[in-house]
This record gives sequence, structure tokens and C-alpha cells, in this order.
Amino acid sequence: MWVLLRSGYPLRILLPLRGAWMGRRGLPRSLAPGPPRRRYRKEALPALEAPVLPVTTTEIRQYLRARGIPFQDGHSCLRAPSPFVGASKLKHQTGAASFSLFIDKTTGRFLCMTTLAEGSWEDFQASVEGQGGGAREGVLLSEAPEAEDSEEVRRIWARAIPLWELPESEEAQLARMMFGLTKVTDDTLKRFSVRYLRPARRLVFPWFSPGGLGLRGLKLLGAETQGDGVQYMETTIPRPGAYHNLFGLPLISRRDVEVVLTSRELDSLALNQSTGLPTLALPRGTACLPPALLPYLEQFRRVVLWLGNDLRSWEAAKLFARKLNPKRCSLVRPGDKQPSPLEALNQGLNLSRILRTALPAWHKSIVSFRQLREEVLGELSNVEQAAGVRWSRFPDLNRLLKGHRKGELTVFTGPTGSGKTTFISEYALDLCTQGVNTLWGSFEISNVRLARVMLTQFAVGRLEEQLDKYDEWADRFEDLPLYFMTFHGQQSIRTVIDTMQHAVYVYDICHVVIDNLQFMMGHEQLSTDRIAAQDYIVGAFRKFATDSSCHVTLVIHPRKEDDDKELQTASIFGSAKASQEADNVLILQDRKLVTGPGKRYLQVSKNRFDGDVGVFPLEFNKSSLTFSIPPKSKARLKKIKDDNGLVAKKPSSGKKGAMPQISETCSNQARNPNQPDLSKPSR
Ligand SMILES: Nc1ncnc2c1ncn2[C@@H]1O[C@H](COP(=O)(O)OP(=O)(O)OP(=O)(O)O)[C@@H](O)[C@H]1O
Repeated sequence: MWVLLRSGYPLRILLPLRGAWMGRRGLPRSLAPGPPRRRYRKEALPALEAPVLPVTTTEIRQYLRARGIPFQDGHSCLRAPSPFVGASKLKHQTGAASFSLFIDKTTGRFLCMTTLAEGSWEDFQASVEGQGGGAREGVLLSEAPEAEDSEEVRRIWARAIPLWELPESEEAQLARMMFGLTKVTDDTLKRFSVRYLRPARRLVFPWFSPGGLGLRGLKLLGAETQGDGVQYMETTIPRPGAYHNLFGLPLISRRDVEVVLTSRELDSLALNQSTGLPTLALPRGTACLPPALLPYLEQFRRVVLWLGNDLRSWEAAKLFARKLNPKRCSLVRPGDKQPSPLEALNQGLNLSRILRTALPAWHKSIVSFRQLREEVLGELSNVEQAAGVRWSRFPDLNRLLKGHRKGELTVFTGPTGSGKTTFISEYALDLCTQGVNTLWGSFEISNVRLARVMLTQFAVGRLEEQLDKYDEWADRFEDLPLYFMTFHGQQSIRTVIDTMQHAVYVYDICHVVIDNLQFMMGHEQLSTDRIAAQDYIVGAFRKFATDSSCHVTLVIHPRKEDDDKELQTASIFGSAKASQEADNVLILQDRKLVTGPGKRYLQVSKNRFDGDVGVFPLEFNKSSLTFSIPPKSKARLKKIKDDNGLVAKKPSSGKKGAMPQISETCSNQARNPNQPDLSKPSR
């Protein structure tokens, strides 16, 4: 496989994850050859000083036309004859097969289906323009299947045996029961070449290269009973970021025009067996749909997404349909009578009938309640899930905000140097460890410094004093779905939003953190222009959050105010636009004057979801850089709400540690509202 080095985006990947109990390739240590060691890896996407602007579909089309390259318009890609196929081979390809180069309409990245060459739009242009052979030059080892991986893949595959050939029937029965495969036939397992690794008690799903070019990777699936249910553990080789297997692809015929996409291999087995339809399983379930897979899905006129039986799967299905072109997509809605395909098979339901209930993903801009009623019902009957992902480290935040939801804008403020970056880093890390794909825009502090803070918080302790543990923590940290923009200091909002859009498309980002708005804007504008510019930028982030169904957390410095005053919603720098556009407003209250140094409170002063606002204490732990809630703290969460659901003004007791006065409608007491409290240089 050819993979090229250049990239047009100022985005750097931090790599995918393994647990402490895992070996280098994410396998149990007993399966990983040799002692753990670290390898030097080439930077996957190098940081760019001057970001290249993303290409548009129109520009791609214009370029191809100007160069006289014929092309066909597809659902998510343009198809053209591949410059990577030798003239002799090209002669033998006819019709659609001769258009074997797929160019992603959104990113310009290409894939040649014949040679498996792939690269960026700039690489394609370079190769068309004959700049030193283009694609053939830059082989990126970190993304190409590594020799070591291939060896490991072959070894495990050879040790695994076909499930239906398990000699002891008791063992075979137990394995089938654990994975819910009692109704899946041997024929189905054979068709999909599913094996079983006896020592590790794992199912093994193969990733075959297209065109029967051999085994490219594996997914190992373990199952453990937990209460009434079963918990599945997945391991992939290569690691998740490079595992681009559409399980079931070898069974797809060129003539197939319809496919059902599932989020699990087990679901694909069940669906294919009971409906006879072509089915494919996404490599990382509902976590993401990497654009690298889109060329393989171009041939289908209809794509049905049946990803699971919870709200998260439903959200993912809607997002993936956008990438696939919603006009050809239908979605199976989760529900009691519509569980996941494997469960449906096990419950004796008619899977073809469920598929017929799939709803078109595309509708015009105007909808009637009829189209919304099922969605509303879904939210009402899954209140917990509709409230979003809950924090594991901040239970009080769950009590107030209920969870972290897609498509919302959170504005976060606090006095200079009070610990905003440190807190927001832990707040985002908490979500990221629970599978929320996160993109950081750290304009004030360098990514290295930020990552160091995050890693310390992740390990909940100082790593300086335990460097022998560094690799173990770093390995686990690498596998978080965490990405960083490589911007620093002032940036144009267009470039930042374009990069965010790119990240949503490529990495299915659900949470973007911008730290902070003022550093992104630079210091150049005059004060009145600044407020207008900030309003414009806040509006752009708001629109992005809504349009991309992605949560944006925006750190904004407060105005310069008296140090001894509590901050309020109106203390956010600029006009009222930021707090009006925000769904949530969070304030880090630095109350050192009344409670002593180090004491902080987090105040939720706006909550559009259900109106609950309040404050709760945070205790800073200097060695782990974490803000945990003091276990024996008397000052617990305090909800502040009047009968109308509005934030009430509470009289101050004037006592040490008293709750702050909070008012949404407080007067503007800022000394100079046009001046943000931004007295420090970029770090
Ligand atoms: N509650 C706290 N008590 C004492 N030190 C803290 C506390 N919170 C953070 N710090 C430390 O204070 C320093 C500044 O923290 P941080 O960068 O998070 O503040 P900030 O509010 O983002 O700053 P700025 O206003 O410059 O953006 C860091 O070294 C951090 O470890």
C-alpha cells in the first residue's frame, strides 16, 4: 500500500489506545511477542507553519477539467482513471473499472483501487504534474501495515481455528453462547471466515485486502458476563487508527447496489444470514466512519444503517449518513422491537421486516411533527441518553448539566490564571476517556505543555517522579480519540472552522475545545472592532456546533474587573452575544479572598437544557493537576433557581465560604468593558 506523507491540514494525530494490561499491539501480554518496548515513529501528519486551505469540490472538478482528466461524479467521491496504473494494465480495464481512482469530494484525498496507492490532494496534483513521481516517493511507515504487524497477524491467524471445527463440543457451545451465536449457522461463520483463538477465548475476524491480496489485519473479540449482560472487548491489529476493515467486503459482488451497514461483525453475520443481503460491519462501530472507507461504499445506490439499539447509535447513524450522502441512506431506528440485528435474530424477530421500516435519512429543510414524533419519543424514552455523556470525575456537573450533549455551545470563563486551562483540560479528558472524539485548539499554550497537563491528569499523579511508568501511561494515552490543532496565537476564524469541519469529517469529532478566544483573535483590533469581531466569531462557532452536531467549548477571558468581585455571566468579555448564543455558561470562581488560596468553585450560570444552575466546590490537587470534589466538603452542590426557573439573587451572608451572589441580570460593573482581562503573553 502506498501512503503519502503530505497533508494539507494543521491537524496532528495523537495515536490510538491500549490498556495497561495490553501488549504493544493491544493484545494481551501473553500474545504479544517479546518484552514491551518503544519504537521511534515518524510523525503521521506534521505540523504546518502555514496551514494549506482545504480544497473544495468545485476546485477539484476545475483542476481535473483543466488537465483533461475525465471523471464521474459519485456519492462522496469523484472517480477518474488512475495515474498509478501502468498503461499496459489500463488497457485491460474497461468501463467503470478503468475509473479506479476515487477522490474524496470533501478532502481531495485519493485512493487507487487497483494499486491501493493513496494520498492527499496535493500529492495527486504533484503526481499529475510529474513532480518526481509523486505518490511513489513518500511511503509513510506509521500508516502502512507494519512488517511486525503482518507477522503477528499471520501468527494469530494460524493459531486460531474455525469456530465450527472446535473439537470439544462443550467448549464450542460455551463460545457460541458467550458471543450470542447460538442461532448463527456454521455456513454463515464459514462464509465470513470467522475463527476462534482458544487460549485467549476470542473470536477472530479477518481483514482481507481487496482483490484477495492476503490478510491485512485482525479483530479479536472477547466477551465477559457482567450482571445480566455481556461486555465485549475488542482488540485490533493494526491498532484502531489504522484498522480500516469493512468486515464482509470480500463477499460483496460488483453488481450489488444495496448494502446494510452494522456497527459489529456479529450483527453482520446475523443480518446476512437472515436476509441474504450484502452486509458490512464498520471497523470501529459507532465511534467513527473513516473517510478512507468511502470509496468502497461508492457502488451502492442504497445504504441502510442499522447500528444498534441506543440513542448513541442513532446519533452516529445520522452523522454517518451525512458523509455517505443522505439521499441514498436509510436508517433503522432503535426501539424495543428493533434491537441490534444479532439480538433481533436471537429473539426470533423478522429482520427483513425491520429493514423495511428504515427511514430515509434525507428530508427537506421543513419537517412536520409527523417526521419528528418518533425522534421526540426516542428522547423521552431514553432520558438518560438524551442528556448526553456523563462526566465520571465531576458528579456535581452531571447533577446540574445532566451530561455533555452534541451540538451545544459552552462558554467557559474565569479570572486570569485561576486554572481555566487546567480545569477544562480535565473536563474534556474525562469525556474523551469515555469515547467522545475530541479536538483541541490550544491557542495560548503549546500542545506539548497541554498534553503534559492532560497526561498528568490522566495518570492522576506526577509522572516526573515515576518515569519508569511513563511508557505505560503514554501508551494508554495515545489510544484516546484525542486530536490537536497545531495552531498557536492569532488565527483566522475561517481557517479554524475549516480545520474543525475537516476533523469532524475525518475523525468524527464530537467535542471541540477552543482555549481561548482572545488568543485566537490576537491583540490587533481596536476595542470597538474587537467586540464586533468577537461577536462574529462566537456566531461562527455557534453555527458550526449546530450544523456539525458537535459540542464546542469556548474559553473566553472575563472583562477586567475588581479582583475581589465574583464573576457573573455578564463578566464575559465582549457584548452579551457570547452568553446569549451559549447553551451553557460555566464560570470558574476564584474565591481566594474569602476561602483561602487554591479554593475554587465551578458555577453553572446558564443551562439551556433544563435550566438547573448552581455552584459546587473544586479542590485543586497540585501533584495530579486535577480538580476533584473534596470528599468531606461541607459546601456541596447548591442549586440556585427561583419559581420561574430563573436564577435567583441570594443575599450574601458575608461569611467566610458563603455562596456567591449570582444574578443573570446584574449591572455591568466592569471598569473597561472593551478590554479583556488578558494581561499575560502566549505561553
Ligand atoms: N486551584 C488552583 N490553585 C493553585 N494553582 C492552580 C490552581 N488551578 C491551576 N493552578 C495552576 O496555576 C497555573 C495557571 O493555570 P491555568 O493555565 O490553568 O490558568 P488559566 O486560567 O487558564 O490562565 P490564563 O488566564 O492565563 O488563561 C498552572 O500552573 C496551574 O497548575
